[in-house]
Amino acid sequence: MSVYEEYKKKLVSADEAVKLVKDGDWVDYSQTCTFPKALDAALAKRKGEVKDVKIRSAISMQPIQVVEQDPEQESFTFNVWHCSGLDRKYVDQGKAFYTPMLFRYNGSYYTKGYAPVNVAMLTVAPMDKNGNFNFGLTNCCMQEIVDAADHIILEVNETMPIIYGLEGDHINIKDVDYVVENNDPVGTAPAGDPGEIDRQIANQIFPYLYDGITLQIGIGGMPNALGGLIAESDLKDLGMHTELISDGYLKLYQSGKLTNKKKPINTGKGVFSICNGSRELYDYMDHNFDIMSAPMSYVNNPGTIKALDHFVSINGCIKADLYGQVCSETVGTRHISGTGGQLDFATGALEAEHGQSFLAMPSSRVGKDGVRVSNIIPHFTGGDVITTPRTSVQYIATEYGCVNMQGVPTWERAERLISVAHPDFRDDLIKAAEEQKIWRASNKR
Ligand SMILES: CC(=O)SCCNC(=O)CCNC(=O)[C@H](O)C(C)(C)COP(=O)(O)OP(=O)(O)OC[C@H]1O[C@@H](n2cnc3c(N)ncnc32)[C@H](O)[C@@H]1OP(=O)(O)O
Ligand SMILES: CCCC(=O)O
Repeated sequence: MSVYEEYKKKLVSADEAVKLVKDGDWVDYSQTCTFPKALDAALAKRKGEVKDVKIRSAISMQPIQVVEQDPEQESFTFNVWHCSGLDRKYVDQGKAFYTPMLFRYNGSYYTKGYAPVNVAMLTVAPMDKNGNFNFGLTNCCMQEIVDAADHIILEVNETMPIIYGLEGDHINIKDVDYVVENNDPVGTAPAGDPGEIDRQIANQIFPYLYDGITLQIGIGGMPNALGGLIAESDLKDLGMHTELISDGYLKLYQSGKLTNKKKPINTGKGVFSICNGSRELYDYMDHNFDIMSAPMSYVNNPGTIKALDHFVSINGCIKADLYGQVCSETVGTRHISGTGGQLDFATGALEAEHGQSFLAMPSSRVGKDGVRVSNIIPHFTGGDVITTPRTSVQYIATEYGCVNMQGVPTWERAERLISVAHPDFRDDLIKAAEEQKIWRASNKR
């Protein structure tokens, strides 16, 4: 049988394909752009008919029908490895649950059997002449998901770009149960505009950058502002090694800053594992030999990052305490995002010979009640989750500066952190440091 005949034999409607799902099953939707929109809608129609079906996904870019159509969770429980704004809303409403993870280990949760998969549902690019479907914008742990799955359903979508991968970038028609077709455009997440504080923080980090470094930058206003600064600067021959590629990198490619030629490994290739951006970014990445997808177990592995000797990691955080501990995923018990790759990159940057890692946040925040609150606090309380422990934190950046936490005692950490706190809070933070016995007698007041 030719691959085309096999395709035709396996091609069914989404409603037909989702009949594979049984009571009690774990269904995996993969992550971000490979979310299977038609299959999700078809599965949601089985509300009331199936029981205790658990769905696993991450970084949702469009409404999830098993959540929207079953808010009482009569049939479906939705679980996420990492929250987008939409997932955060679902978690706030008790309609989704976060699964703690380190991105570098994400694939291993499947291979070790901790994250079982009865049915995998994945969006892929159209089949080639060899019967292969490219995973496109998500490499992540797609291989581990399909290897763990009892059944595999592909949702073929012509708008999924073809991305060349190191490995784990495709699946063959012989290995799948069903194929469905759906050409609704894959989800997009255009970059937000940076605010004034984002620009000020970016300005504090920029002087630490130099020609030939390899960059990992997160998403959000500050990374965008930094991307803009780099694009307009004299910096040259930068490299990209990131778990998540977003529009900030498009700016860097378009301005000729990213040549990747100084990278000691994957030379000439900008490496990523998942994607979240605009259609313009996806079109740029399509069939682009300058860009390579790779599994999260490779990209986020501190051993890989170590080999990129001039590696610079820049990510966002929510709060830091005077001990230098960092929370980036909750506000008290409110879940915000996830550990994601933050700890992986902070660890890898410390391993790299000339590595630098920056965790950035505004020094304070004005709440809905109009009251300004410091993001540098005496100590964590009330449910905040420590994303990066103090031993793994290097630079903490605010609009007032960047301070290094490595190799210095508690009193010096406190002193440095207070120097980048919002001026309104510095005196109270000094008093707290004294009470916590992390302020030495001769420290400046
Ligand atoms: C995506 C990447 O960064 S990939 C790289 C590695 N991964 C990580 O670093 C993961 C951890 N980091 C992150 O998830 C992000 O960098 C964050 C959440 C720390 C910051 O991301 P941003 O997009 O700048 O967050 P943003 O300012 O929009 O805040 C997100 C939410 O947290 C809330 N929030 C943020 N800080 C605070 C605070 N100090 N107090 C109360 N709420 C807060 C915001 O109100 C918002 O909630 P909303 O959507 O209900 O309005
Ligand atoms: C949004 C990508 C996941 C992460 O924050 O690491």
